[in-house]
Amino acid sequence: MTKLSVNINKIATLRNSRGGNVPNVVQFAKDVQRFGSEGVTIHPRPDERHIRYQDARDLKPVVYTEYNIEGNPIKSFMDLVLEVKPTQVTLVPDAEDAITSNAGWDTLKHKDFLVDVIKEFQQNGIRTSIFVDPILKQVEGAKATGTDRVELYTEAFAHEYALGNEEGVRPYIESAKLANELELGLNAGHDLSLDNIEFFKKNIPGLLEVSIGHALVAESLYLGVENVIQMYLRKLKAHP
Ligand SMILES: CC(=O)[C@@H](O)[C@H](O)COP(=O)(O)O
Ligand SMILES: NCC(=O)COP(=O)(O)O
Repeated sequence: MTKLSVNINKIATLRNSRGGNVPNVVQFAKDVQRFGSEGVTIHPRPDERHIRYQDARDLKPVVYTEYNIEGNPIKSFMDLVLEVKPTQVTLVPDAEDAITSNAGWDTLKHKDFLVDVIKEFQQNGIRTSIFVDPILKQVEGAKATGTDRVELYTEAFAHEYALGNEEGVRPYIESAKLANELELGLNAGHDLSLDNIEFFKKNIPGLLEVSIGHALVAESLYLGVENVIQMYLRKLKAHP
């Protein structure tokens, strides 16, 4: 079974663009779970441009499904995760100024660092996942860090699939098979969407969880806009 975890960063982006609390990130997390989401993902960045550290704390009491916090394990992030104690922490090697995540870990080069960080989270009862490119030696390197899971960085797959190249899934199949053999749990995310998710899922063995945010929020706008316009029109025309 593959779980869907909804990444709510973009809801915070919209909120922050106006100040105030609309849309309400905590209410949105409650609602996505009510609608069937099996997890909530956030990715607080050091500049807090979307999810703020306080959001991570405020979400803790309402996320009753899997709570996944992603980020680069700098000290402030580690302190936050150890305080909030989500179900899972996903370690992502983002530069501070990255617009969005753009690469997985070099699990060989950063092995010692990852081993220490992963141990600390696991000792506090938090499952760990590390973000990796679909490269066999990086998956093998991830296993050597002691992590519970890896998250395959799916941007390259999504890009190739959108161009009509189904072969782009091949490295992900090979990486998934290796992760399964090594008994590493398998997650995936980045640029997954209604267009590509079924093809990805059907090809990837042992996929435990996908986290989806950007496309899911955009699709919700497209699929909801007709309904909302009709609702406005009904209200405007109710008193001619
Ligand atoms: C690790 C990953 O792929 C996602 O967390 C993605 O980075 C979302 O972050 P942004 O919403 O800041 O783009
Ligand atoms: N881990 C990936 C994630 O949380 C969402 O990525 P995206 O769907 O916003 O690209």
